[in-house]
Amino acid sequence: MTGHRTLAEKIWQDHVVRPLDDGSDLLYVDLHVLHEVNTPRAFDDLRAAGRTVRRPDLTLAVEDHNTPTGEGGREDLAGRRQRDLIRANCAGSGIRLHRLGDPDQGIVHVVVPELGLARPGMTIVCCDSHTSTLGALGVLAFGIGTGQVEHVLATQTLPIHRPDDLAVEISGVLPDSATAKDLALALIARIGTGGGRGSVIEYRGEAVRALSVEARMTLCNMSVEAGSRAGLVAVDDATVHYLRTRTGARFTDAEPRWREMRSDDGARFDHVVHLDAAQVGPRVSWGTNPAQNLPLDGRAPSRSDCATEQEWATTQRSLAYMGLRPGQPMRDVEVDTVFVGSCTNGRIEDLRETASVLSGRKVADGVRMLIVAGSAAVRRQAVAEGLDRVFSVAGADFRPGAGCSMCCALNEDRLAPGERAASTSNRNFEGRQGKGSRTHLVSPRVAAATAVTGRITTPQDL
Ligand SMILES: CC(C)[C@H](C(=O)O)[C@@H](O)C(=O)O
Ligand code: SF4
Repeated sequence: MTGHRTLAEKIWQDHVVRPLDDGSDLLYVDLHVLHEVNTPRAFDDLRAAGRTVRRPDLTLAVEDHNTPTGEGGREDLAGRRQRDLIRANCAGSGIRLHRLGDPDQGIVHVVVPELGLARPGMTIVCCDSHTSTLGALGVLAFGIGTGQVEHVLATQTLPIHRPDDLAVEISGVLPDSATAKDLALALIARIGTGGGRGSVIEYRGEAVRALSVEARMTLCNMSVEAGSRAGLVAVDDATVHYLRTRTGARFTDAEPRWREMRSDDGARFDHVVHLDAAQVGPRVSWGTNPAQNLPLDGRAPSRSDCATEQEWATTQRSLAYMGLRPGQPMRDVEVDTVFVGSCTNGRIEDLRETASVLSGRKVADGVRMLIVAGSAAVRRQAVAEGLDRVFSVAGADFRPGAGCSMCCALNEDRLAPGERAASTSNRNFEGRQGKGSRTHLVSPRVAAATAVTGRITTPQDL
């Protein structure tokens, strides 16, 4: 099919097995990824239906959410059950599983690109919303629910309606003080947690081109916090270079095809949002959803910042949960814990940025700093580069394990009720990092600077 197509449309059309009566399409899935949460019931239902996994060779599983990251760490009872189930289910179906202790274990969205398994033009689905991360490689990748997991296990296809195309055009040059995380937060603050609902975001423009592939993953990762299904970035030299380092010479023939994975000039998007990167600086969340964030030199909102009584009521609820005063300068907010990690910011470049700020400095007294590599491979790389030394000299706890850790509190890494963290993860919902926990979403650089002073800080402040 020709014409002026968007990138999402190209990948979609390449994968339609057949249109369905209700207006959706039956889409072919190139790779199906699983983790231990949300999959046990899918396997139970599959067995109950008397079916088997159709393409174990196109299915991959990892252990990440429940995995302990400390020395001799243990899962809790629920975590152990889920771990045992994914092991039994994968063994019983011939599915490759990267379990705790395996050299390729880690957070699913970090491991898949690392292993060269996410390549331009593919469709990848996983039982996890942040599958959107892989869009940075020109892959149409999105999260699915347990029922859909069963369908994909059984058929390697998925009935689904095609989402709208939303172009996020990011012009200008991102200031040195800001990162892809800040871009993502600025976008979500602007369009809201529902601003991307029903759509796939394609990130475009010179500011996106200027980002490394890993930084593009950070941006695509947070697409779901704006309500989008997926994020996408067109393939360019940086993408091809990244893939070469991951796949060697294995896919040389595919390179011309990879390079077609961009929207045609003149392709029409259903919605367009413009953002000027030059206006984006370091940001921090003040509230209990990712859209409630502002420039770090700002103040927590007060009545005059709210357009309506209803907005003020919502704002007051978030402020109360977060233990902040209206109008409180964000730089005055003190934290107990700093967490660097997650599928948003747990890759090697994130650890390098963290180390560059921590180098020659100390974590403030009374502050606990947890650094958790997104994968075992990221951790090995960090050690090879000597980042582990920087972390330990600074007094940070660079965990021996890899996984979701304190992003989601489904393991032993948790905040106590009322505790406050600066965190490089992607969600600041009530209780996200432990019951009664308070989360401020920030970039790795801001996290590191905050660890040094014990209050929300940018590296430029040090
Ligand atoms: C546990 C999983 C289903 C969930 C997700 O879908 O994103 C988790 O990874 C999260 O980040 O909240
Ligand atoms: S690191 Fe956090 S956001 Fe990413 S998959 Fe794990 S729990 Fe979800």
